[in-house]
Amino acid sequence: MQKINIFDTTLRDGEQSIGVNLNELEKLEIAKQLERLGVDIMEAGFPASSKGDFQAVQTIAKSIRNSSVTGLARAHKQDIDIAWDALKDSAEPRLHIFLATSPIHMTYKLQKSPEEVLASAVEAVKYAKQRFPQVQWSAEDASRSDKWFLVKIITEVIKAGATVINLPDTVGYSTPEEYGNLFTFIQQNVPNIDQVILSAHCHDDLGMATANSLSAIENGARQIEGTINGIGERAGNAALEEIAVALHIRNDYYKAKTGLKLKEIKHTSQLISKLTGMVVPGNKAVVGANAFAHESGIHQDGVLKEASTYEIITPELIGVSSNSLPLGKHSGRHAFKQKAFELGFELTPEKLKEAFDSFKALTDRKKEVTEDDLFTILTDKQTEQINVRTYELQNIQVQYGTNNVPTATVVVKAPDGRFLEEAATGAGSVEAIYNTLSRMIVEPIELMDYKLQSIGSGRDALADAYVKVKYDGIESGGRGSAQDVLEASARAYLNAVNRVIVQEEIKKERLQV
Ligand SMILES: CC(=O)SCCNC(=O)CCNC(=O)[C@H](O)C(C)(C)COP(=O)(O)OP(=O)(O)OC[C@H]1O[C@@H](n2cnc3c(N)ncnc32)[C@H](O)[C@@H]1OP(=O)(O)O
Ligand SMILES: CC(C)C(=O)C(=O)O
Ligand SMILES: [Mg+2]
Repeated sequence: MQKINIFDTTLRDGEQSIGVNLNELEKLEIAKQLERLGVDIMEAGFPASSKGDFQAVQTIAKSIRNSSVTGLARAHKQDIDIAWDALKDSAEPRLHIFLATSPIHMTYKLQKSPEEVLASAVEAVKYAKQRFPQVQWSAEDASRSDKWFLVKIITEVIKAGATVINLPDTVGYSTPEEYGNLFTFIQQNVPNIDQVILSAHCHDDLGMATANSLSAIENGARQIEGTINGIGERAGNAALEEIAVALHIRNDYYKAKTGLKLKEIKHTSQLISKLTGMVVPGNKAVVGANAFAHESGIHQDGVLKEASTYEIITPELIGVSSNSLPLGKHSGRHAFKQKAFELGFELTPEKLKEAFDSFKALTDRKKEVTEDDLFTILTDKQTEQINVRTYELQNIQVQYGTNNVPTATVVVKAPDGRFLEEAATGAGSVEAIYNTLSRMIVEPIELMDYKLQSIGSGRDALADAYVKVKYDGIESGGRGSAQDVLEASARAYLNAVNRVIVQEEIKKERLQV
C-alpha cells in the first residue's frame, strides 16, 4: 500500500479565501488540530507577507512537533531570510519556494524570460538549501507550462537541492487525464526525478480538484496538497478530507493511503469553518451536514434495513456519531414509525397511520418539520380518545380589524352528527371564537385557563394552545396545535370540552352503578 504525504495549506492558501483573516491564536488553534489530524506537513503561512503572518508561522513552528511546518517564499533572498527566521525552530525546517513557469505568468506577471526564471529558481533553491534541510520548489501554473521547459527547470532545481517538486494546477484548468499525464511525462523525462517526492496542488475552478489530485496519485504523486473543507483562493483548493476518505473507501482501486486519523476530520472541519467564518455547504462531500442524512422514504427504508444500501462512508469513520433520517416531505412510513419509536411512542397501526397522514399534511405547509412538531402530532394521536362522540372543528373564520369588533364564524360537527354553524363577537379574536363555540356546545362549560406557546422557532413554527375548562365540578385540560394560533386555540378548547364531557359521562355511569 503506497503512503501518500498530506501537505495541508489551510493556513496559507486556505487563508487566501476572500474575507478570511486569522489571527495568531486562531492559526495556532487550527495548527494544533491539524497536528491531531495527522497531516505530514502544514504550511503555516507566508512569513514575508506581513509581521502578523511571520509571528503566526514562528509560533506554530515552535509549538508543533509531530508535523513538519513550512512557510511560503518567493524566489527572493529576502523572503527566504525572513522565512528562515520564522521556521528555524521547527521540528524539521522546511521551505516552500514558488516561481511561475507558464508563458502567461512569465511574460505578463514576472516579466522575465524563461532563462531568467530558470536562473532565479536555481539561485533561490541553492540559497535556501544552505539552511533548510527540506526545500520544496513549486512550478506555479505548471499545468499551463511548456512541458519541455518544465523538464529543464525541474532537472536544474533538483540539482540545486530541492527535495520536493510540486506541479500546481494553479488556476484549476487541467482535466484529470491531462494532469495525470503531466506527472507521467515529468517522471519519464526528468533524469534525476527519483531524488525527489512529486507533489500535486490542485484548485477547484472547474470542480475537478479532487479528481485531479487522485489522478496525480495514480500517476506517481506521493504528496498531495490541499485544504480542509476545500477553502482557498477563488473556488478553493482540493479538499483534503475528500481525498483521504476516497483513498480509504476505494483502496481496492487506488491502493494508497494517508496517515490521517480520519476520526478527526469532522472536528477539524467544524473548527476551521467556525474560525474562518466559511460555512460548509450542507451537501459538501464527507463533511457537509447532509452527508449522512437520508430524507427520502425509499432511502430511509433501505438504510433502516441495511445502512450500506445508501451509505458508502460510515459516519463514525470521520467522527460523526450517527447518521440521521430527518423527516420531511419525501419521507415514508418506515422512517416515521422508527422516529415515533425513538421518541417513545407506541401507537396502534391505525393511530400511526393517522399520525403519518397528519405529518404528511404538515410537510406540505411547513418548510421543516421539527422533532417538536412530531412530538406534538404523536402526542395528539396517542392521547386522542377513539370511539367517543365528540365536537369536531370543521371550519373557522375570523374577521378582525383594529377599529372593528372581532367576529368569529365557526362550523362544528356535533356529537350527534349534525353540522352547527354560529357566529359571535368578542373583545379579541380568541374570545370571539370561544364565545361562538360556547353557543354551540349544549353543556354549560366554564373556561378556567388559556395558554399559548410556539413549538420550536421560526416564522412557520407550530402554535400550541392549552385550555382548562370546568363542567359539573370536573376540571379538564385540552391541547390543540396548528400553524395558526386561532385554529390552535379553537382546537384546544374543543379538546378540553370533549375530555371533560367524557369524564362527566364516566362519573355519571359510576354513580348509576
Ligand atoms: C499561487 C499563489 O497562491 S502565490 C501566493 C499568493 N499569496 C499572496 O500573494 C499573499 C501574500 N502576498 C503579499 O502579502 C504581497 O503580495 C507580498 C508582500 C508578497 C508582496 O507585496 P508587494 O511587494 O507589494 O508586491 P505585489 O504583491 O504588488 O506584486 C508581487 C511582486 O512579486 C513578484 N513575484 C510574484 N511571484 C514571485 C515569485 N514567485 N518570485 C519572485 N517574485 C515574484 C511579482 O512579479 C511582483 O513583482 P514586481 O513588484 O517587481 O512587479
Ligand atoms: C504557491 C503555489 C504552490 C500555489 O498556491 C499555486 O500554484 O496554486
Ligand atoms: Mg494554490
